[in-house]
Amino acid sequence: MASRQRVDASRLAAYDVLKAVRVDDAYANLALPHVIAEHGLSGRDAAFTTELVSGTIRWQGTYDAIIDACLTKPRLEAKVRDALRLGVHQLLAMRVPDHAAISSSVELIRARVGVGPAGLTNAVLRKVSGHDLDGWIRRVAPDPSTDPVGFASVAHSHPRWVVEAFTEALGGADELAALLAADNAAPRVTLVARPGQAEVAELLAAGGEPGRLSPYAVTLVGGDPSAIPAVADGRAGIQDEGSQLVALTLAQADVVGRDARWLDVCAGPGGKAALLAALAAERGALVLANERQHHRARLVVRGVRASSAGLLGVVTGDGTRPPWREESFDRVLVDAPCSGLGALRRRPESRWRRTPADLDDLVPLQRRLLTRAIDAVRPGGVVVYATCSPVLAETSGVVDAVLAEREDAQLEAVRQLWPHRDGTDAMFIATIRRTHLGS
Ligand SMILES: C[S@@+](CC[C@H](N)C(=O)[O-])C[C@H]1O[C@@H](n2cnc3c(N)ncnc32)[C@H](O)[C@@H]1O
Repeated sequence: MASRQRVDASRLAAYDVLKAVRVDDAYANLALPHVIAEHGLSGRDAAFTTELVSGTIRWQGTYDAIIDACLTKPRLEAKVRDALRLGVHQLLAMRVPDHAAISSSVELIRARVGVGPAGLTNAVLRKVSGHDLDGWIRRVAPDPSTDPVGFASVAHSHPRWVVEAFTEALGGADELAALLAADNAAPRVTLVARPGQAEVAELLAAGGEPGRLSPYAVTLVGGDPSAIPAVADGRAGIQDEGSQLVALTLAQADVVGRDARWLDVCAGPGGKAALLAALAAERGALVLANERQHHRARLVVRGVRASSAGLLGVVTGDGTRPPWREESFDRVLVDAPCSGLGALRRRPESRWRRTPADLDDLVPLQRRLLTRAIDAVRPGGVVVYATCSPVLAETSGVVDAVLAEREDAQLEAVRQLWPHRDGTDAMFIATIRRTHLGS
């Protein structure tokens, strides 16, 4: 048995976040700051907890295969599994000495679950410490020559159906390992300097590097973004470059004639609406930001607080039964509700929560939203349809199905961004032009 030591607050906090994710469907990135504050952690301890939680959730699929291989009985209580996963992450992916990872996990089990599973925890983690991560993957993953999807699923900790959907979206398996690996690396924080409100130089001075795709992007090397004055007062924001490109694609598409009224159909929580309103203000146009959920519409109001010059208003409404008149906008964005499987770098738990059945609800909604968005734009205007998912059913599947039913709209451009190629979330961006009937 491992020697007794007191379990530290940073591991208790990590366990509590995993529990909140499992039991309350919490998002780890939202639960973390609360739990870290509750335990009074800061600095290195807070960073330790953050890495322990994020890494454990990302690698959960791989770790479960390893844990299962070390069990003599197949059943394991969920709370014991949570503690074991944390222990495995410390053993295989963090620079924690084996004895500390094992004994602190045993103490964590005693503190949060009880003495019963302490022996099992000790035995499993001792076995796990016998090999490194690559050694375990060789032992527990299927043979890649006979089951490449199964191998990728275990080796890169993604559900099998997600591996299949990504392979299809990539058009083959050549880049699959690079994509799955990119999903497992924590992204750096990217900021947006909203034009007319903040200067890129201001953010660079705070210790950032220029973005690669958006002229308004600055990637932070470290530090707390909310401590930067431009971020604190809403002139700049935290926004992935892929999301910036969605707004830029809408703003930069050619529109002949009137260019005064823009619509963001699915605006909550408001990151793209804020950039759109800043871009609109530069040319005297106005953005109407719509969101179905009232509490998310309130987040939009807060998010666009520095962009009022380009804002027509924020409304709560259902984009499938819109309150606005047809053909009344010049540019329309549909940033559709989607599976979110393109943002796994920052939402590590989504891969385990989502199921193929989610698409049965999402795809019909996405089609209705896009159809109504095309109705809302005037002939000659543009609609951008975007998802933070590369899954074909939600991306070109939706666009193709909607356009097949319309003679008054045509596809102009499609862009699929990828974490491993572009360093962004896997955003899908389709530009559609409303034409005159039959033209
Ligand atoms: C991907 S998020 C939008 C993100 C947002 N554009 C941003 O940049 O912050 C999709 C949003 O669509 C909203 N939504 C879902 N169904 C809707 C509907 N029928 N009409 C309008 N909004 C809807 C969701 O509540 C969610 O806030």
